[in-house]
Amino acid sequence: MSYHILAINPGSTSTKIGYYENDTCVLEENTPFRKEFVPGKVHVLDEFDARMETILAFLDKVGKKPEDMDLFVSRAGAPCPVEYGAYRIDKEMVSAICFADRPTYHASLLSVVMAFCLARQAGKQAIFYDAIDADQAPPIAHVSGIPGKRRGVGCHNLNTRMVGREVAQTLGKAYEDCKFIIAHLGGGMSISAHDHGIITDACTSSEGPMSPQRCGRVDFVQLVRMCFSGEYTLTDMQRLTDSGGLLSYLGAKDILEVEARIAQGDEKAEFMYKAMAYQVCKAIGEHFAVLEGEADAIILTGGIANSKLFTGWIEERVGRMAPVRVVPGEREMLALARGGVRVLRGEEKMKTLSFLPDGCESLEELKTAFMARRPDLLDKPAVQAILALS
Ligand SMILES: Nc1ncnc2c1ncn2[C@@H]1O[C@H](COP(=O)(O)OP(=O)(O)O)[C@@H](O)[C@H]1O
Ligand SMILES: CCCC(=O)OP(=O)(O)O
Repeated sequence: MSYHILAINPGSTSTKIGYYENDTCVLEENTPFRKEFVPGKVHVLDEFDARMETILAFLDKVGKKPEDMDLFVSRAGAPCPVEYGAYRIDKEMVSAICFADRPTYHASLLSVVMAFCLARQAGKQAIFYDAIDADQAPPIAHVSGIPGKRRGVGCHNLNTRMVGREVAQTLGKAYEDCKFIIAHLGGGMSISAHDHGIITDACTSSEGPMSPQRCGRVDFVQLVRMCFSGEYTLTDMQRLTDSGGLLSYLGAKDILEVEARIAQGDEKAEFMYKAMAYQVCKAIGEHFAVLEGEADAIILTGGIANSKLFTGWIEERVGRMAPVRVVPGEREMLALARGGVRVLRGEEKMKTLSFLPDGCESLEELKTAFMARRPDLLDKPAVQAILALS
């Protein structure tokens, strides 16, 4: 039997959509996404209309309707830490995401909402798979240094776990028998330690290297001073995560453009690009320590792993720790489709999540607090639709 699956994967720079029959890709598209910056507080649904338009246009192109799908599989964005694997997306989860009070939102949270809306319209189910918040790290990795504030361990779980499995296979081993450091080098970056199938620690741009468009780890005293100096608005601070990194130094985030400038002798571009590689190496070193100085391989993946210049600089600096394996691009769409097929075939159980933020007793209370906090959003059709759910 052939299952029809729509895989939805919005990232910082693009919306990737794939139509799969079982795990065979019929059509996949990667549409660049340009973030609009509007002053004031952000909300997870800000990009809903633009991203949904891309998905509906894709379905048109493939000659399918939402009703033709058996399952919608989303990259996620979960409202709280979860385990790896598949979770059912239901109205409680979507409400918890939409009514939460967050300073910024990753597009993978919106993905969950979009998958739910499409599935609901079609009378089908939606799941998310290997969420970026899936966190099975040991307690020691969760110590933040601030009592009462748990440090989260999240990374490009979907791609790194899939790539880990592929590299393990080439080594003649199971992923669950290997120790890997995996650097996902894309518009956003993460470095993670994989120890016998569990990601025991990880950092993303907020604690690790700058990326083409994110500022990376910043001295926290400096950051607090910036926040309270009066020189920067909330939007300015939020833009550090979307318009920081190489983009803020060079005015370019497209790595091919940066490399073209270097080839023409642009010394500043070369210095900043090298600085980004240097920061990736520092994070790899940290995660080598997490693995107690023992790794089967250091794996470099993501779009920037296509660059021999960049991966070469990294290998020069960390190659003595463990063999470096380069797996350019990402396998997220295939990982989503395969997760969906396993669920539809009954080979993997779909988990459910019941979550309310700290101090909140019911969904109704969360909704009421949201309506009082964000009256500016109440007339948006997408917000109205989510409010009407509960
Ligand atoms: N052939 C290439 N060589 C070097 N960098 C590339 C290449 N193709 C894409 N990139 C860079 O990879 C990044 C996007 O990677 P990707 O893994 O698709 O990230 P994301 O999903 O976070 O948008 C961009 O910064 C892009 O410029
Ligand atoms: C866990 C990090 C998520 C991230 O940075 O994703 P993108 O690279 O898609 O923005």
